[in-house]
Amino acid sequence: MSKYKLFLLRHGEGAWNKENRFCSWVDQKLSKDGVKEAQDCGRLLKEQGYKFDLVFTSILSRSIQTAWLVLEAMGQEWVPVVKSWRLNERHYGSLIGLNRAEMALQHGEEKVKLWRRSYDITPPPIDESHPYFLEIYNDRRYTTCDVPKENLPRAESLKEVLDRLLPYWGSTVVPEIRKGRTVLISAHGNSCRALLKYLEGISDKDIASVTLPTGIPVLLELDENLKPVKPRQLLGDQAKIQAAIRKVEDQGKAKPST
Ligand SMILES: O=C(OP(=O)(O)O)[C@H](O)COP(=O)(O)O
Repeated sequence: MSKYKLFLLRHGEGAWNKENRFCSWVDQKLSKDGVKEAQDCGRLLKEQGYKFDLVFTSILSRSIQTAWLVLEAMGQEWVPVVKSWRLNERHYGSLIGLNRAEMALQHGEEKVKLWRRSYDITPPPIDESHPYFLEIYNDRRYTTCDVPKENLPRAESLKEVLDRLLPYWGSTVVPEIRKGRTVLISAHGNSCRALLKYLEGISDKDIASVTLPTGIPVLLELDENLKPVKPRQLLGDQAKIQAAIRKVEDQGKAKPST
């Protein structure tokens, strides 16, 4: 029997989603379309009568901005928003900033698919020579984490995302859900995929075919043990959602940048 409702949300489209670049820990804001996606998401949730008690976000602006826009559109701006680096997007290492379609031209679509969707393959790590290294590691937000800056990741597989997310899920999110609070997690494509893998018991192989489009809320209905009692529901126009999923999958197809 369904006891709890949990909502996962990949933020609205960010500037680098539009440019088809691996964004990851670079702090891009939402694009104009991304702002609209977040507002539409909030309007839909309001129309369907949902009410949140607590929102969790990463410490990247695009997930925080999405949470704010959703709450504003729902008229629930007062709802507390709690942030942690443990909900950040997967750290894409040295791939950060690169264009997926160009990478597919250079390395082949299969390789890019492995980098993007395999469960336990870690991309090459970022180092000091990378153009975004200082922007990321000199950012003050990373002095606020519950691990020293030197121990923050330099690249992560999806498995490593789950490893750093699960302690936070268990210690901070689960107790709130168990108190009966309706929680929204406004995060990222891969931090949400990692959590979905865990909650739904998806195999290492099958998680490769789970794709989340931006700005579409995912509703999970959970039993008293926080196990899903029915398949996840992506809320909204199903034809549009399928088209958005295909668009994310096609980002890894080889194409010279224009
Ligand atoms: O920053 C990213 O995801 P996000 O837009 O959900 O924050 C990643 O670049 C997503 O890339 P992927 O869809 O190739 O895993």
